[in-house]
Amino acid sequence: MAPPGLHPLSPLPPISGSGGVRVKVEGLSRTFPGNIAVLSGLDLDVAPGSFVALLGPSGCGKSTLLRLVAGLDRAEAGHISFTPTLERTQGERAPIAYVFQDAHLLPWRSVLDNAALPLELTGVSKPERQAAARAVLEQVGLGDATDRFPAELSGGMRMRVSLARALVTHPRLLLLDEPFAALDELTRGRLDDQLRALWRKLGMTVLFVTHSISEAAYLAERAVVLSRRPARVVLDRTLELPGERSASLRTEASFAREARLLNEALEQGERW
Ligand SMILES: Nc1ncnc2c1ncn2[C@@H]1O[C@H](COP(=O)(O)OP(=O)(O)OP(=O)(O)O)[C@@H](O)[C@H]1O
Repeated sequence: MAPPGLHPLSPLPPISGSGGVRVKVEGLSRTFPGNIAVLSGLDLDVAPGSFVALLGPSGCGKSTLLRLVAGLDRAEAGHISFTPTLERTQGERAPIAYVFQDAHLLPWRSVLDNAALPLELTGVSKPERQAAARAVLEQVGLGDATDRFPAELSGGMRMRVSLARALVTHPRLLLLDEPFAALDELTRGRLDDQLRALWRKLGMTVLFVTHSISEAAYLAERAVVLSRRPARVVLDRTLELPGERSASLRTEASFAREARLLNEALEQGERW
């Protein structure tokens, strides 16, 4: 049985999946002042509904890439396209959602109101947004914490509110930048399981940045290892692991093999 505050995925009200988008990055270049070339002609093609882990040395440009994909920054050269095109259609409010390492919750708002925020910002009525937030909070195992405030939550619970807030818009692309890095290993492992279960249920495309080789191998279908900057692709690998994953996978030879390959690529990327 899961300890208090860390429930397994609830079978309660499903939120409908909106499917994923294909993300195609072509010849992407980004140089920061001081002639810091972070990306230089990067190509990456992410299939709709896939779960891709991005690994690479610190400072190689992983967050920069996510920010560019999210439209939070502009590249000097290159192109990012989404198929189908990420336009807001009726009932689809924010096709891209971004989760950071810090949960960034508003301390004066309840869990429910934090999770409902993206819908409030786009003018969704209170009953409708609260119902949507409740459903997604159930999905992340926080159905009984809707009236609590961020200060009353553990770090893992705060991250789950952050995840719920990202999912409340039914995004077609979910970008996660080391979302569980600050958590203890047990909590992190449980959140990895929840995230993977949500992805399998909802089918959005996921780009997940992590420094953890075992987290990447456990979560993703495909891992892309980048070199130090300017980031180039050292390894682009579809992981030979089962779709159904549980903690015991981490002790299996197939998992150890994938982890070793990722580790070797990371070491190679440091030398490039
Ligand atoms: N706005 C900015 N202005 C100047 N330099 C920047 C800016 N944003 C990022 N950089 C630099 O670009 C490089 C890549 O940063 P980025 O955050 O993308 O790396 P990262 O791979 O995500 O690193 P980490 O794994 O340590 O989080 C770093 O050298 C960073 O200092």
